[in-house]
Amino acid sequence: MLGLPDHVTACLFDMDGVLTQTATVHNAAWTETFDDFLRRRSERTGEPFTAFDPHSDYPKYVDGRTRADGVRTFLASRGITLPDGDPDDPPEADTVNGVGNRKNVILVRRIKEDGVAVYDGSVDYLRAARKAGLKTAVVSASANTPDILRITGLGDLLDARVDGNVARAEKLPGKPQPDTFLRGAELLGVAPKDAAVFEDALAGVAAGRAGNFGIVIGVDRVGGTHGADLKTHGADVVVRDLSELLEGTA
Ligand SMILES: O=P(O)(O)OC[C@H]1O[C@@H](O)[C@H](O)[C@@H](O)[C@@H]1O
Repeated sequence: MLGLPDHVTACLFDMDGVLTQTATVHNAAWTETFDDFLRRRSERTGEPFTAFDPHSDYPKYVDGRTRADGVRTFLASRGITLPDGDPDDPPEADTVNGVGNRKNVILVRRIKEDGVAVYDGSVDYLRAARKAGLKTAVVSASANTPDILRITGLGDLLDARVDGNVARAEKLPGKPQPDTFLRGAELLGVAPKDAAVFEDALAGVAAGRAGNFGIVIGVDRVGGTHGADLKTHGADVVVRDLSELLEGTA
């Protein structure tokens, strides 16, 4: 049913890039933030400037991870370590949290100006899943999840939410660790083996694999090698859009 094994009774959806067309907005905001950071650093140190690559750096180091983990993981790939600072650091601070908060200012401005688009195939899938009696949750690294759900109205189609705020409050490690998905399954009252994970990020499918969920559906919105990379990192099946699962073409 719905492209899932028969024993699956719950669906755990990532948000950015799976339910909403916001992965590209995050990527653009990170690119602007990191390029500015790296350019200023290069002017200060005399080291050559190498831009953030939205096609390779984003999926490898940032996509699916919490804001702070994204900063740490990408900067580590360039041999740069910053002090963590404090989550309330101002956007000007050259700390992990400061850089993350700088990116958030850009992200929030873009969302305010352009709004948020959903994937129609995902909304159809959510409706079909609920009609079939499956439970649904969103499991996102983003602390902006409540706003995005409100803007899009998607909250009405979800039984539970585990997001960046919940993870911080409950001290849950983010993706690629499985803990946020495991918490989602727990909130829905199902065992991980009876839940399906839907993810577009490499860190996300890795989290699904690590949690031994019933099935991990990789969602490839970008093409190129991403579909194959999703499989290597833990996806059992890869689709371009959830409508393929409704049509039985996956
Ligand atoms: O900064 P936010 O909104 O808390 O989002 C955290 C992360 O959320 C993930 O869903 C995105 O893939 C990342 O790009 C983003 O950095």
